Amino acid sequence: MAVFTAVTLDDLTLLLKKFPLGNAIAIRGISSGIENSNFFIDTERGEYVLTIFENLTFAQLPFYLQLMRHLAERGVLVPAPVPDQDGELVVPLHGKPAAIVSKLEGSSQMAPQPVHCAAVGQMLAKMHLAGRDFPLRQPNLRGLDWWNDTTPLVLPFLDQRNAHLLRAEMHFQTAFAACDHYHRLERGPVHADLFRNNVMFVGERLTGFFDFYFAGCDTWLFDVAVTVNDWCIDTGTGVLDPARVRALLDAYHALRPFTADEQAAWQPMLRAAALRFWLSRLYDLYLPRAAEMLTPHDPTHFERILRERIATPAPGLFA
Ligand SMILES: Nc1ncnc2c1ncn2[C@@H]1O[C@H](COP(=O)(O)OP(=O)(O)OP(=O)(O)O)[C@@H](O)[C@H]1O
Ligand SMILES: N[C@@H](CCO)C(=O)O
Repeated sequence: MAVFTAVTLDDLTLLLKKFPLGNAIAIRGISSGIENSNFFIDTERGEYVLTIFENLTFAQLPFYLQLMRHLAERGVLVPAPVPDQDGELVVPLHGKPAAIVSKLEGSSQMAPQPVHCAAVGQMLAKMHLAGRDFPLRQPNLRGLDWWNDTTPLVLPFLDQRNAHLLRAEMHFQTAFAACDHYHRLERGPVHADLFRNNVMFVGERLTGFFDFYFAGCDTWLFDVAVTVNDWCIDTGTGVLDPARVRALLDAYHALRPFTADEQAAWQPMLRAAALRFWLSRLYDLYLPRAAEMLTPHDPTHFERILRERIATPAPGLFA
């Protein structure tokens, strides 16, 4: 269940007085999701999604919502935030920040084929290019600094084998982040959490990326690695499927060619992307926030992926 803050039709009627969406017709809580309270809302102008942000503050939200608006205006398929009559994208509702965005058609493709991976790779490249002139800056808040802060917090909970893996990988990633290749990588706003459940499809047609609330400025290659580590794997083993990897990378490369520095950084970056989610899942499992109500995701999935990326080189970014 993912409605932490209840919203009635009367609440919505009152809220919509400030939006150019006509009258409220219906509101329905969305059961998936673990971060926010989400609702499908029917208005006289059509269907939208209302989100109440349970953890992010008013100060943090403009980066995400303005990024979505910026991308939507440039033809990237993402939910478009709806401004209220004062031009505000974030408004208070029951004392928390809330936003209304357009509803994407379709559903998540949880068993992707190469054709879906190609569509994701192409839209990801389009998104990176469209983000180049986005003026706001916010670092990836789940980047190296956060890994450094989080590692000592989770280490006491790990057995010796995993503690060794975590220490060794942090050492490796710290050296990687200091190398010349890394500093020459292309950067900009990235989604940073583009898993299968954050993309909509109707059949083979991609209808949008959503859930931008881990977005930040980081290397484009990190975004590609996060995406490949989820879309192109056998979920039981974490092993990459070469056909899906090729489809995703080739479609990306056709629109935004990878550089030689990116090719050199690719294997360590796949490890970095695995480490990031191993750490966040360990953190959520062992140090849950007071307000957290749902079962955390399984960290061993990303421990497996990390070990697999260390053991087996992935297909290259390009031939
Ligand atoms: N713009 C949208 N269009 C269509 N459906 C949406 C949209 N935004 C959210 N949803 C639906 O709401 C569900 C929950 O949204 P979302 O994943 O953003 O929630 P969350 O609580 O931030 O989740 P999590 O952090 O667990 O991924 C999605 O799985 C999707 O079905
Ligand atoms: N995609 C993250 C959850 C945060 O959205 C994970 O699978 O750990």
